[in-house]
Amino acid sequence: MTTSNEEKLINKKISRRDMLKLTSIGVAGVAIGASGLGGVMKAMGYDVFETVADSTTASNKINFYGEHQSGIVTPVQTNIYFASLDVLVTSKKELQELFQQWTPLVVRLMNGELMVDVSTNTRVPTGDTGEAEGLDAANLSITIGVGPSLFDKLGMQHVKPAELKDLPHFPKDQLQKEYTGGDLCIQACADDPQVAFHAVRNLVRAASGKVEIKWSQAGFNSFPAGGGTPRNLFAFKDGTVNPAITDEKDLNKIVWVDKGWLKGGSYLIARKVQMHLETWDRTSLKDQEATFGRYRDSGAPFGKTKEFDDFDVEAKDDKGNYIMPDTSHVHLARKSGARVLRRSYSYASGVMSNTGTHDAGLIFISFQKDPAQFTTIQNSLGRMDKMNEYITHRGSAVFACFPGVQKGSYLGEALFNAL
Ligand SMILES: C=CC1=C(C)c2cc3[nH]c(cc4nc(cc5[nH]c(cc1n2)c(C)c5CCC(=O)O)C(CCC(=O)O)=C4C)c(C)c3C=C
Ligand SMILES: [Fe+2]
Repeated sequence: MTTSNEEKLINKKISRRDMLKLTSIGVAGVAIGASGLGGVMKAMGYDVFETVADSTTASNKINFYGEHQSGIVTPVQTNIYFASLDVLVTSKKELQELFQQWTPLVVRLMNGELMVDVSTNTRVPTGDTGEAEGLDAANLSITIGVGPSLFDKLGMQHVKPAELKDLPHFPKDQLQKEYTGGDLCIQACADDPQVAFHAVRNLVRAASGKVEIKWSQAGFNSFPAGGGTPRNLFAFKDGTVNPAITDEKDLNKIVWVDKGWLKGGSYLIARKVQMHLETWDRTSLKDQEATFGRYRDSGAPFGKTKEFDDFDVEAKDDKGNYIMPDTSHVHLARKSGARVLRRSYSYASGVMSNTGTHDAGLIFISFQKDPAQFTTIQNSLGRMDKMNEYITHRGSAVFACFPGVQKGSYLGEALFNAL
C-alpha cells in the first residue's frame, strides 16, 4: 500500500469494523500488509526513528541513556510486569527496525510521557492506550533482552554468545511450557503497577504484527516504612546478601559482561517458583527458620543477631553440628561459591484450579555475567535444599540483556553491527 493510500485510509471515516481490522495483529497483517502496518502505526503517531532525550524535569524518573540498561542495578521498585515475547518478524532487518522503533518509545515511557503526542484525530485508535495518564514516571525502568531461540529463528547463530543457551534441567523442575522460554523479554519495573503494565502493553501494541506475548507475570515487593529488605511470601527478608549496586568492582566481577557485542550487558534469568503457602503455614517457626538458616523476624543468620552480620557456613557448635544447617537454603547457596545479583518479586495469581491452593510464589530474577553462575548455585541447592518441600519451579527463561544505549543509538545496535 502506498503512503498516499495509507493517508486516504486514515483520513476517511473509519467504521468500527475497519477499526478492528486496524488494531488486530493478524487481520491487520493480512488486510494492510507488513509494510502498510508501519504506515498505520505512523498515522497513529509513532515516529519510527525520532530521537528522544531523557527528561530533566520529570519527577520519579530513571534515566534511559547510559552505559547499562535500567532495571539491573536500579534500586528495586515495588512492582514488576515481566513479559516474554516471541517474534513474528522473519528477517534481521525487521528485527533491527523493531528495536529502532522501540528505543524512543522506551525513553518516552521512562519520562512518564505518552507514547505519542496527543492526537485530535478521533477517527483512529489513540497512539497511547491512556491508562497511565495523570501518573508520573514512577521510577519506571525497562530492560530488554534476547533469548537463545531468537538467534536460531532468524539465522543469527554466528553471533549467539556461547553462554546464551537454555538452562539445564534441574532435579526438582516441573517446568510448564506456558511459562518457559521466549525470543525477547521486556522487564518493566515501577513504583506503580499500572505504570509497569502500561509500558509492556504499549510496547507490544506498537510492535503489533512483529511480536506476540508468550507469557507474562506481574509481581510486587513491599518495603518497610523507612526502607529495608522486603519480605517474601514466606515472611523472610529476601535480598539481604546481594552485591551492592554501588560497588563497581563487584558488579564488574558478577553482573556485567565484558566481551563481544554484549559488553556492558548482562544475562537475566527468570524462574517462576510456586511457593506452597498452605504447607508453609502449617510448619513450625523453628522448622521455617531451619529452612533458611536465618531467623524470621530479624533476618539474622543462625548464631548472629543482626540481618547483615557476616557468617561462616562451616561454623559448628560445641557438639559438632553446623550452626547453619547444611540442608538450609542459605548454607547451600553460599557454599556454592557463586554470586549473582538477585532482583526478585512476589506474585499472587489466584488459585491453582487442580488443588484449590494459592497460585503464588516468587518470580526469581537474577543478573549475572554468565548464566553458569546461576546454574552453580541451583546445582548446589539441588535435591538437598530444605526449601524444596515448599516450592515448585514452574517456569524458566534466560535472556541476554543489551548494553546501555547512548543518545543517537538504539537498543541492541552492537548486536546488529556484529552481524
Ligand atoms: C539459584 C538461585 C536461587 C534461587 C532459585 C532461589 C530461590 C529462592 N530463594 C528464596 C528465599 C531466600 N533466599 C535467600 C538467599 C539466597 N538465595 C540465593 C539463590 C537462590 N534463591 C542466594 C545466592 C542467596 C544468598 C546466599 C548467601 O550467600 O547468603 C534468603 C536469605 C536472605 C537473603 O540473603 O536474601 C531467602 C529468604 C525463595 C523464597 C526462593 C524461591 C521461591
Ligand atoms: Fe534464595
